[in-house]
Amino acid sequence: MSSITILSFRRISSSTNTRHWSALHSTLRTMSIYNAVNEPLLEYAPGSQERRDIEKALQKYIGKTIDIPIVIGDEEIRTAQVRKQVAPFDHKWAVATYYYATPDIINKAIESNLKARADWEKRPLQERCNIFLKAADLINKHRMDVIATTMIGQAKNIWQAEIDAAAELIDFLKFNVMFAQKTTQYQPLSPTPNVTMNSMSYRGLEGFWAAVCPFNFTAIGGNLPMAPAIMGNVALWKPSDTAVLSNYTVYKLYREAGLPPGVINFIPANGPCFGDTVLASPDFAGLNFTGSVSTFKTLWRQIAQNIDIYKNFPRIIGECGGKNMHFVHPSADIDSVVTGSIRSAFEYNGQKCSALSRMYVPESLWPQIKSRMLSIVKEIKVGSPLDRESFVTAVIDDKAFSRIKSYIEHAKNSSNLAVIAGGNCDDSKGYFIDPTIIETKDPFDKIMQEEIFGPVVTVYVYPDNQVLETVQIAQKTSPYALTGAIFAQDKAAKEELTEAFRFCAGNFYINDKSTGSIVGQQPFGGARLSGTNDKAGGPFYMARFTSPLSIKETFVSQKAWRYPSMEN
Ligand SMILES: NC(=O)c1ccc[n+]([C@@H]2O[C@H](COP(=O)([O-])OP(=O)(O)OC[C@H]3O[C@@H](n4cnc5c(N)ncnc54)[C@H](O)[C@@H]3O)[C@@H](O)[C@H]2O)c1
Ligand SMILES: N[C@@H](CCC=O)C(=O)O
Repeated sequence: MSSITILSFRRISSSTNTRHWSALHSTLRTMSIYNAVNEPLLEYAPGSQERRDIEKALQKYIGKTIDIPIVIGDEEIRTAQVRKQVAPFDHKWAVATYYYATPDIINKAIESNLKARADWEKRPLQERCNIFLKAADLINKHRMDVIATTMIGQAKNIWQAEIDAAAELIDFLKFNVMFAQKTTQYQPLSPTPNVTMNSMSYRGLEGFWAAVCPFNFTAIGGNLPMAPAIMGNVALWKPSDTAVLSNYTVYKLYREAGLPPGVINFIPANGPCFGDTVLASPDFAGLNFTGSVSTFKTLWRQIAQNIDIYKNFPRIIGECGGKNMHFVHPSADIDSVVTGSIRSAFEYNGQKCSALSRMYVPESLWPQIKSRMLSIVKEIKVGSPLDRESFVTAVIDDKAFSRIKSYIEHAKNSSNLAVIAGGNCDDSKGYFIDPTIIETKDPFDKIMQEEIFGPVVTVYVYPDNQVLETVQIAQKTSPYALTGAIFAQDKAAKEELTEAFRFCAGNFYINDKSTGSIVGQQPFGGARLSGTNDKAGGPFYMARFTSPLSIKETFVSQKAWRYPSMEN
C-alpha cells in the first residue's frame, strides 16, 4: 500500500531541493494500491457453522429492545423525544428505542465535526484507509450482529441481509479505500522539474457533510458517511428511522476500528428538522443522500434557497428511486425471464431501488411466462424473516404498507388492470403484502409510471410485430432511469434494444435481472430523476469528496519581466 502521505507530501513540498520532488514522484509511480476483491457470500445452509452462528446471534436480539443514543464525539445523548423502531413483521415488538436530536443538538454535532476536522483532514490518507480497512475486518468479525440487526429491524431474510449488511458493506469499505488511493495517485506533469515542480494535494472539503440515509440497505447507511470520511471529511450520519438499529451497530464498529470522536457523529433525527438545521449552517459543505426523489428535491431546493449563507458551494449527491423494467424480446430465453423477473420483483419485497416494477412481454411468450411466474408465486412463502423459508417478508412500515396497498386497490378497481396473482395485504401482525402480479392494457397507467417500492410488478403484453413501437412507449413512460434489463437471444435485437434504452437506465442488464449490482463490478446509480449518478462503489464517487489543491513551485530566481517576443 502507499507510503505517500499528505503530511510527508507537505514536508517535501516546502523544500526547494528538486531531489525531494523526484523522490516523491518516483514513490508515487511505484506506490502499491490496496487490491480490493469482493467479499464471498456465506450460504447459511441448514447444519452449516454460519447457520448456527446466526441463530445464536439472533437470540441476543429476539424479544429485546436495544437502547440507542445520539452520539456526538464520545458523548451519548438522550432527549425527551423518544422514538421506537419496530420489527416490520411484528409491529408490537420495538427492536430499538432511540432519541430524536433537537436543532441545538444537531448544531452541537456540527461544531464537534468541525473541531475533529482540523486533525482528521491533515492525517495521511493511508492512516484513514487503515481505520476503514480495520472496520471491514470488524464487520466480518461481528458479521452475525450486523446481519441479525438488519434481519429484525429491516425484515430482511438471512440471504438478503448477508448480501447487504455483510458483503456489500465490506465491499464498500474496501473498494472505497482502493479508489481513494487510485484517485489521489494522479500528479500533474512537470516537464522541467529542475525549474518548476507541479503537484496536487487532495484536501477534504472545508466544512461538514450531511449523510442522509435510506432504510433499505444497511450498506448504504454505512457508505454515505464513510466515503467522505476516507477522503478527509467529517460527516453527520442521519440514519433512517426504520434502520437505526443496524446503522448503530455499524457505527459502533467504525469507532472500535479507531475512527476518532467527532469525525462521524451519529444523529437520529426527524428528517425535516435535520434538513432545516444542517442546511442552515454556513459550514454545510456537501450532501450525500440516498432516498426518494421528493426528499431529494426538497433538500436541493433548500440548498438553493440558502446559497448566500454558505462558505463554499455545497456538493450535492443524491441517489433516488426507479421504475425499473424488464423488456422481453420475442427471441428471449424464457427461463432467464421468469427467474430474473421473480427475483427482481420480489426479493426484499420489491424494496430495492433497482427492483423490477414494469414488464413488457410479447404475446407469443406471455402464456408460458405467465403460467410459470404464477406457479412460482404460489410457491413463495410470505412470512417472518426469521423463518428460513420466507422469500417475501414484511414491508418496512405502516406508511409503505398503505402506499403499496393503494396501488393494489387501484388495480382492483380499474378496468384496464387485472390482478393475476397475489393482491392480499394484511397488517394485523406485521406489514405483509403478497407478491402481486398485475396485467395492464394501458401501458401509461400510473402503475407503469410511479415508483411503488413494494412486491408489485405490472406486465404490458404487446403484439410481437410491434417491438419498436413498444420500445418507444417504454422509453417515455417513466421519469426515472435507474435500472433496466432486456431479454433477447437475437444478436441484432440485443444491439438495437441496448442502443434504444441507452438513456433509460444507469445500470443496464442484458439477459439478467435488473437488481443485484455488486460493488466494483457494476458501480451503481441512475440518471434522469433517479439521481446524480455518481456511481457508489466506483472510482468517480471518491473524487466527489475531495477538493484538490494544485501547487506550482519554482526553483529558479525569476528576473525577466519582458516577453521574449519583445526582445530584439
Ligand atoms: N438509487 C439508489 O442507489 C437508491 C438506493 C436505495 C434506496 N433508494 C431509494 O430510496 C427510497 C426509499 O428510501 P426511504 O423510504 O428511506 O426514502 P426517504 O426519502 O423517505 O428517506 C430518506 C432519508 O431522508 C430523510 N428525510 C426525509 N425528509 C427529510 C428532510 N426534509 N430533510 C432531511 N432528511 C429527510 C429520512 O428520514 C431518511 O433518513 C426509494 O425511493 C428508493 O428507490 C435509492
Ligand atoms: N445494489 C442494489 C441496489 C441498491 C438500492 O436499493 C442492487 O442492485 O440490487
